[in-house]
Amino acid sequence: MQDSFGRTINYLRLSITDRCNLRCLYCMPATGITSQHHDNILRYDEMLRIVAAATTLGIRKVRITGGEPLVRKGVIGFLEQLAALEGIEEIALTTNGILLADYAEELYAAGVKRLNISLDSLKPDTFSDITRGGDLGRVLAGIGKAEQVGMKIKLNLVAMRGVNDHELLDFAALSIDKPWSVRFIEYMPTIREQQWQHRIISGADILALLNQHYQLNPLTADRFCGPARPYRIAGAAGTLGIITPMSEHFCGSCNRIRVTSMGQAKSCLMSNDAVDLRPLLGVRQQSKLIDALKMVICGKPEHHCLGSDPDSTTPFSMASIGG
Ligand SMILES: Nc1nc2c(ncn2[C@@H]2O[C@H](COP(=O)(O)OP(=O)(O)OP(=O)(O)O)[C@@H](O)[C@H]2O)c(=O)[nH]1
Ligand SMILES: C[S@@+](CC[C@H](N)C(=O)[O-])C[C@H]1O[C@@H](n2cnc3c(N)ncnc32)[C@H](O)[C@@H]1O
Ligand code: SF4
Ligand code: SF4
Repeated sequence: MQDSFGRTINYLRLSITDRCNLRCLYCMPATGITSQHHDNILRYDEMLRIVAAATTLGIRKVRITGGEPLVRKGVIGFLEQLAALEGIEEIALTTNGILLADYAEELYAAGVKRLNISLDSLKPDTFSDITRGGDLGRVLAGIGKAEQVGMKIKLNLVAMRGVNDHELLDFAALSIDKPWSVRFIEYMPTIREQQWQHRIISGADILALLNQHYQLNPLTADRFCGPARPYRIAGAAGTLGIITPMSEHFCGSCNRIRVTSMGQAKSCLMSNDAVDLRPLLGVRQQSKLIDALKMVICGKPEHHCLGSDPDSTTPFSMASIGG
């Protein structure tokens, strides 16, 4: 279905948990984040009902996210049921990779052929600092396993001045031998940490740095690029992508809505508005559920204003929505 600005909405980002086994400094404040009680989190059958309703409006791709989606029990069985829903053409998952070595095989068998893995440093100490205690070795083992089972891999790194900016070239170099898509994401000030302006490295600056060291060839964006502008280092097996939600937002081609693990449907990541789907999840309420999702799509804003007017968005943790 089209929204009121003529954008076709065919992609649902579904967060299945707000819990996470990491505490990334750009995603969560150091303290004050408490997980929701289990009773407040949608059951899998309720999530399936929402996705089934969304398919009647043209949703064809579902990305499972979180919190960390792999910490939720029963995730594989849920994915199998999701893959069996009529109308769903693609299921993807975004993960921090900590539990990936255990799950890669089952994920692939359940229908997840594409994986986005968040990895913000290739140095164990820096990785541990960014994630507040995470073990880089586990993520690398997870990536190795995902590769072995045949998954298509995208690596997401949030570029942050003074944190991992000295590693950007190392990340780019990964794409030379590996058929991965390595994506550089502009930091978004969602938790409004102090001096967030200082953290942001613009996509243009990232590109300028990469161009100084490599011959980058722009590629034509295809349906698998999502919000990233794609490039390839001459002769490389993989690609690079620049995602610029702040300096050059991609809202004009936005194709997505979101549903949080608490059943809040959001038309835009940065919008404070949400529609509570929980009262509409009864077996006989599918038409009401569809109407509510229609309303969400129709109410989608033209673009976010986080760069020009940070106060237009109340601070939030991406883990509560799914990024
Ligand atoms: N502002 C904004 N940022 C987004 C949006 N979707 C994803 N992002 C950010 O882009 C980064 C990559 O997100 P992913 O979960 O890998 O999803 P994606 O890039 O849409 O994935 P593909 O389906 O592979 O294109 C994360 O930092 C997200 O928070 C969006 O709609 N708006
Ligand atoms: C909220 S996480 C959920 C999935 C999983 N836990 C993970 O980290 O991949 C989804 C995405 O949001 C991104 N993200 C979180 N906070 C961000 C921020 N402030 N700026 C840019 N991206 C952010 C993460 O890097 C990750 O790629
Ligand atoms: S970015 Fe992902 S892994 Fe990091 S704290 Fe947020 S939800 Fe957890
Ligand atoms: S900020 Fe909102 S409108 Fe812009 S791309 Fe993200 S979800 Fe879409």
